[in-house]
Amino acid sequence: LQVWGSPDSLHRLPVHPLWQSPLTIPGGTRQSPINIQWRDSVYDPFLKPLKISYDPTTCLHIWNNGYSFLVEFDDSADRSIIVGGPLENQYRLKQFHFHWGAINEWGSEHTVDSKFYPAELHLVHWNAVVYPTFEEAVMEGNGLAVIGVFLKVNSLSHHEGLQTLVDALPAVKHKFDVFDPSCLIPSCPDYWTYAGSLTTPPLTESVTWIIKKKPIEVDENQLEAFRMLLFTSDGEEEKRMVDNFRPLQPLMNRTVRSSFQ
Ligand SMILES: CCN[C@H]1CN(CCOC)S(=O)(=O)c2sc(S(N)(=O)=O)cc21
Ligand SMILES: [Zn+2]
Repeated sequence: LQVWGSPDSLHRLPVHPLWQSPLTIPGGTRQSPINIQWRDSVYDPFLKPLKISYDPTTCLHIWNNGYSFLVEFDDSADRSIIVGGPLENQYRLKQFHFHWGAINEWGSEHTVDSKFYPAELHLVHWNAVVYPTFEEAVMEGNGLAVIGVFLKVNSLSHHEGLQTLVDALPAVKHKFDVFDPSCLIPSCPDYWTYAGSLTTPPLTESVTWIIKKKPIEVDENQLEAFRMLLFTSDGEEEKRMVDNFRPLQPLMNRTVRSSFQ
Protein backbone atom coordinates (compact mmCIF):
# COMPACT_ATOMS: atom_id res chain seq x y z
CA LEU A 1 0.00 0.00 0.00
CA GLN A 2 1.60 3.26 -1.03
CA VAL A 3 0.67 6.17 1.23
CA TRP A 4 0.61 9.62 -0.35
CA GLY A 5 3.26 11.91 1.11
CA SER A 6 1.09 14.72 2.45
CA PRO A 7 2.78 18.14 2.75
CA ASP A 8 1.83 18.57 6.42
CA SER A 9 3.42 15.24 7.39
CA LEU A 10 6.63 16.54 5.83
CA HIS A 11 6.64 19.86 7.74
CA ARG A 12 7.73 18.01 10.87
CA LEU A 13 10.63 16.38 9.06
CA PRO A 14 13.92 17.26 10.80
CA VAL A 15 16.09 18.50 7.95
CA HIS A 16 19.71 17.34 7.84
CA PRO A 17 22.22 20.25 7.62
CA LEU A 18 23.05 19.20 4.07
CA TRP A 19 19.49 19.84 2.91
CA GLN A 20 18.80 22.97 4.96
CA SER A 21 18.19 26.21 3.09
CA PRO A 22 19.67 28.27 1.71
CA LEU A 23 20.17 25.15 -0.30
CA THR A 24 19.28 27.08 -3.41
CA ILE A 25 21.32 27.94 -6.44
CA PRO A 26 20.83 31.63 -7.22
CA GLY A 27 19.39 31.73 -10.75
CA GLY A 28 18.93 27.95 -10.81
CA THR A 29 16.58 27.01 -13.66
CA ARG A 30 16.95 23.23 -13.75
CA GLN A 31 17.10 21.98 -10.18
CA SER A 32 16.28 18.47 -8.96
CA PRO A 33 14.37 16.60 -7.65
CA ILE A 34 10.95 17.37 -9.15
CA ASN A 35 7.46 15.95 -9.04
CA ILE A 36 6.76 13.99 -12.24
CA GLN A 37 3.13 14.68 -13.19
CA TRP A 38 2.44 11.60 -15.33
CA ARG A 39 -0.24 13.26 -17.50
CA ASP A 40 2.01 16.28 -18.23
CA SER A 41 4.92 14.14 -19.45
CA VAL A 42 5.29 14.13 -23.24
CA TYR A 43 5.88 10.86 -25.13
CA ASP A 44 8.94 11.30 -27.39
CA PRO A 45 9.00 8.58 -30.11
CA PHE A 46 12.59 9.52 -30.96
CA LEU A 47 13.84 8.50 -27.50
CA LYS A 48 15.95 5.34 -27.85
CA PRO A 49 15.98 2.44 -25.42
CA LEU A 50 18.63 2.88 -22.74
CA LYS A 51 21.48 0.39 -23.20
CA ILE A 52 23.11 -0.65 -19.93
CA SER A 53 26.30 -2.73 -19.89
CA TYR A 54 28.03 -3.02 -16.53
CA ASP A 55 31.12 -5.10 -15.80
CA PRO A 56 30.60 -6.41 -12.23
CA THR A 57 34.36 -6.61 -11.65
CA THR A 58 34.60 -2.79 -11.85
CA CYS A 59 32.95 -2.72 -8.44
CA LEU A 60 35.34 -1.28 -5.84
CA HIS A 61 33.88 -0.75 -2.35
CA ILE A 62 30.86 0.33 -0.36
CA TRP A 63 31.12 3.15 2.14
CA ASN A 64 29.20 5.72 4.15
CA ASN A 65 30.01 9.26 3.00
CA GLY A 66 27.97 10.91 5.75
CA TYR A 67 24.99 11.57 3.45
CA SER A 68 24.22 8.11 2.10
CA PHE A 69 25.99 4.82 1.55
CA LEU A 70 27.51 4.42 -1.85
CA VAL A 71 29.15 1.74 -3.95
CA GLU A 72 31.97 3.09 -6.10
CA PHE A 73 33.20 1.71 -9.40
CA ASP A 74 36.47 1.80 -11.30
CA ASP A 75 35.75 4.39 -13.98
CA SER A 76 39.26 4.51 -15.45
CA ALA A 77 38.01 2.88 -18.67
CA ASP A 78 34.76 2.30 -20.58
CA ARG A 79 33.94 -0.96 -18.80
CA SER A 80 30.62 -0.12 -17.12
CA ILE A 81 28.67 2.21 -19.36
CA ILE A 82 25.23 3.34 -20.45
CA VAL A 83 24.36 4.63 -23.93
CA GLY A 84 21.20 5.48 -25.89
CA GLY A 85 18.07 6.75 -24.19
CA PRO A 86 18.20 10.58 -24.27
CA LEU A 87 22.01 10.52 -24.23
CA GLU A 88 24.23 11.89 -27.04
CA ASN A 89 27.32 10.07 -25.76
CA GLN A 90 28.07 7.01 -23.67
CA TYR A 91 28.49 7.63 -19.93
CA ARG A 92 30.68 5.76 -17.44
CA LEU A 93 29.32 4.38 -14.14
CA LYS A 94 30.99 6.16 -11.20
CA GLN A 95 28.90 5.19 -8.17
CA PHE A 96 25.43 4.37 -6.98
CA HIS A 97 23.73 5.38 -3.74
CA PHE A 98 20.28 5.65 -2.19
CA HIS A 99 17.97 8.18 -0.53
CA TRP A 100 15.36 7.00 1.97
CA GLY A 101 12.97 8.06 4.73
CA ALA A 102 12.57 7.33 8.42
CA ILE A 103 9.26 5.65 7.57
CA ASN A 104 7.78 4.20 4.37
CA GLU A 105 5.55 7.27 3.81
CA TRP A 106 8.44 9.17 2.21
CA GLY A 107 12.11 8.85 1.31
CA SER A 108 12.37 9.18 -2.48
CA GLU A 109 13.69 12.42 -3.99
CA HIS A 110 11.47 12.43 -7.07
CA THR A 111 7.71 11.93 -6.70
CA VAL A 112 5.21 10.63 -9.27
CA ASP A 113 1.87 12.43 -9.23
CA SER A 114 2.97 13.80 -5.82
CA LYS A 115 3.45 10.29 -4.44
CA PHE A 116 6.64 9.54 -2.51
CA TYR A 117 8.28 6.11 -2.61
CA PRO A 118 10.06 4.92 0.53
CA ALA A 119 13.45 5.10 -1.18
CA GLU A 120 15.21 5.94 -4.46
CA LEU A 121 18.38 4.51 -6.01
CA HIS A 122 20.68 6.77 -8.06
CA LEU A 123 23.22 5.30 -10.49
CA VAL A 124 25.64 8.11 -11.34
CA HIS A 125 27.44 8.17 -14.71
CA TRP A 126 29.72 10.78 -16.32
CA ASN A 127 30.48 11.80 -19.91
CA ALA A 128 34.07 10.62 -20.36
CA VAL A 129 33.76 11.03 -24.14
CA VAL A 130 33.65 14.82 -23.86
CA TYR A 131 35.26 15.57 -20.46
CA PRO A 132 38.75 14.43 -19.32
CA THR A 133 37.79 14.08 -15.65
CA PHE A 134 34.68 13.35 -13.59
CA GLU A 135 35.21 16.59 -11.64
CA GLU A 136 34.95 18.60 -14.85
CA ALA A 137 31.89 16.64 -16.02
CA VAL A 138 30.14 17.51 -12.72
CA MET A 139 30.26 21.19 -13.77
CA GLU A 140 28.91 20.81 -17.32
CA GLY A 141 25.32 20.71 -18.63
CA ASN A 142 25.78 17.33 -20.33
CA GLY A 143 28.35 16.04 -17.90
CA LEU A 144 26.33 13.55 -15.85
CA ALA A 145 23.53 11.04 -16.37
CA VAL A 146 21.79 9.58 -13.32
CA ILE A 147 19.37 6.65 -13.50
CA GLY A 148 16.75 6.90 -10.77
CA VAL A 149 14.97 3.76 -9.59
CA PHE A 150 12.16 3.88 -7.03
CA LEU A 151 12.06 1.31 -4.23
CA LYS A 152 8.68 0.02 -3.13
CA VAL A 153 8.10 -2.11 -0.03
CA ASN A 154 6.40 -5.44 -0.49
CA SER A 155 6.84 -7.67 2.56
CA LEU A 156 6.51 -10.70 0.31
CA SER A 157 9.31 -9.72 -2.06
CA HIS A 158 12.83 -10.07 -0.75
CA HIS A 159 15.22 -8.52 -3.30
CA GLU A 160 18.15 -10.92 -3.75
CA GLY A 161 20.51 -8.38 -5.34
CA LEU A 162 19.81 -5.72 -2.73
CA GLN A 163 20.48 -8.25 0.05
CA THR A 164 24.13 -8.40 -1.02
CA LEU A 165 24.40 -4.69 -0.17
CA VAL A 166 22.31 -4.99 2.99
CA ASP A 167 24.58 -7.78 4.28
CA ALA A 168 27.54 -5.43 3.92
CA LEU A 169 25.93 -2.46 5.70
CA PRO A 170 26.74 -3.35 9.32
CA ALA A 171 30.43 -3.16 8.49
CA VAL A 172 30.18 -0.46 5.82
CA LYS A 173 33.70 0.00 4.63
CA HIS A 174 33.31 -3.28 2.90
CA LYS A 175 35.44 -4.59 0.06
CA PHE A 176 33.29 -6.12 -2.62
CA ASP A 177 34.55 -8.64 -5.13
CA VAL A 178 31.91 -8.27 -7.79
CA PHE A 179 28.50 -6.65 -7.86
CA ASP A 180 26.42 -6.05 -10.96
CA PRO A 181 24.12 -3.06 -10.26
CA SER A 182 21.96 -3.89 -13.28
CA CYS A 183 20.23 -6.36 -10.94
CA LEU A 184 18.82 -3.26 -9.18
CA ILE A 185 17.31 -1.86 -12.39
CA PRO A 186 13.83 -3.04 -13.47
CA SER A 187 13.74 -4.92 -16.78
CA CYS A 188 10.79 -2.77 -17.91
CA PRO A 189 12.40 -0.30 -20.36
CA ASP A 190 9.99 2.58 -19.65
CA TYR A 191 11.47 5.81 -18.23
CA TRP A 192 10.92 9.54 -17.90
CA THR A 193 13.78 11.93 -18.68
CA TYR A 194 14.42 15.62 -17.97
CA ALA A 195 17.31 18.07 -17.59
CA GLY A 196 18.13 18.59 -13.90
CA SER A 197 20.82 18.92 -11.26
CA LEU A 198 22.63 17.17 -8.45
CA THR A 199 20.32 16.92 -5.44
CA THR A 200 23.18 17.56 -3.03
CA PRO A 201 25.91 20.22 -3.04
CA PRO A 202 27.35 21.39 -5.38
CA LEU A 203 23.79 21.20 -6.89
CA THR A 204 25.31 21.77 -10.32
CA GLU A 205 22.86 21.71 -13.26
CA SER A 206 24.74 18.95 -15.02
CA VAL A 207 22.43 15.92 -14.80
CA THR A 208 20.34 14.26 -17.50
CA TRP A 209 17.88 12.40 -15.28
CA ILE A 210 16.51 9.06 -16.45
CA ILE A 211 13.78 7.95 -14.02
CA LYS A 212 12.53 4.37 -14.46
CA LYS A 213 8.76 4.11 -14.44
CA LYS A 214 8.68 0.73 -12.63
CA PRO A 215 9.92 0.51 -9.03
CA ILE A 216 11.89 -2.46 -7.69
CA GLU A 217 10.32 -4.27 -4.75
CA VAL A 218 12.22 -4.78 -1.51
CA ASP A 219 11.11 -6.09 1.86
CA GLU A 220 10.74 -4.10 5.08
CA ASN A 221 13.83 -5.60 6.71
CA GLN A 222 15.98 -4.48 3.80
CA LEU A 223 14.82 -0.86 4.17
CA GLU A 224 15.19 -1.07 7.95
CA ALA A 225 18.86 -1.98 7.36
CA PHE A 226 19.34 1.37 5.57
CA ARG A 227 17.86 3.17 8.60
CA MET A 228 20.45 1.59 10.90
CA LEU A 229 23.21 3.63 9.26
CA LEU A 230 24.40 6.81 10.91
CA PHE A 231 25.06 10.35 9.67
CA THR A 232 27.53 10.66 12.52
CA SER A 233 31.01 9.22 12.97
CA ASP A 234 32.43 7.29 15.91
CA GLY A 235 32.30 9.12 19.22
CA GLU A 236 29.68 11.67 18.04
CA GLU A 237 26.13 11.57 19.39
CA GLU A 238 24.42 9.04 17.11
CA LYS A 239 22.08 10.43 14.43
CA ARG A 240 20.33 7.78 12.33
CA MET A 241 20.83 8.24 8.62
CA VAL A 242 17.23 8.80 7.48
CA ASP A 243 15.36 11.42 5.43
CA ASN A 244 18.46 12.13 3.34
CA PHE A 245 16.44 13.57 0.46
CA ARG A 246 16.22 17.11 -0.90
CA PRO A 247 12.86 18.96 -1.03
CA LEU A 248 11.08 19.12 -4.40
CA GLN A 249 12.24 21.91 -6.74
CA PRO A 250 10.17 24.02 -9.19
CA LEU A 251 9.78 22.58 -12.69
CA MET A 252 10.16 26.07 -14.23
CA ASN A 253 10.48 26.00 -18.01
CA ARG A 254 11.03 22.23 -18.38
CA THR A 255 9.19 19.35 -20.01
CA VAL A 256 9.49 15.79 -18.75
CA ARG A 257 9.59 13.36 -21.68
CA SER A 258 8.50 9.73 -21.49
CA SER A 259 9.88 6.81 -23.50
CA PHE A 260 6.45 5.15 -23.38
CA GLN A 261 2.88 6.00 -24.33
C1 LIG B 1 27.08 13.91 -1.06
C2 LIG B 1 27.70 14.30 -2.36
N1 LIG B 1 26.92 13.77 -3.46
C3 LIG B 1 27.30 14.23 -4.80
C4 LIG B 1 28.77 13.86 -5.09
N2 LIG B 1 29.10 13.98 -6.49
C5 LIG B 1 29.17 15.36 -7.04
C6 LIG B 1 30.44 16.09 -6.61
O1 LIG B 1 31.58 15.27 -6.82
C7 LIG B 1 32.75 15.99 -6.98
S1 LIG B 1 28.36 12.92 -7.45
O2 LIG B 1 28.45 13.35 -8.80
O3 LIG B 1 28.88 11.63 -7.17
C8 LIG B 1 26.76 13.04 -6.96
S2 LIG B 1 25.39 12.47 -7.82
C9 LIG B 1 24.24 13.06 -6.67
S3 LIG B 1 22.55 12.86 -6.93
N3 LIG B 1 21.84 12.64 -5.55
O4 LIG B 1 22.05 14.06 -7.53
O5 LIG B 1 22.42 11.67 -7.76
C10 LIG B 1 24.91 13.66 -5.66
C11 LIG B 1 26.35 13.64 -5.80
ZN1 LIG C 1 21.20 10.81 -5.14
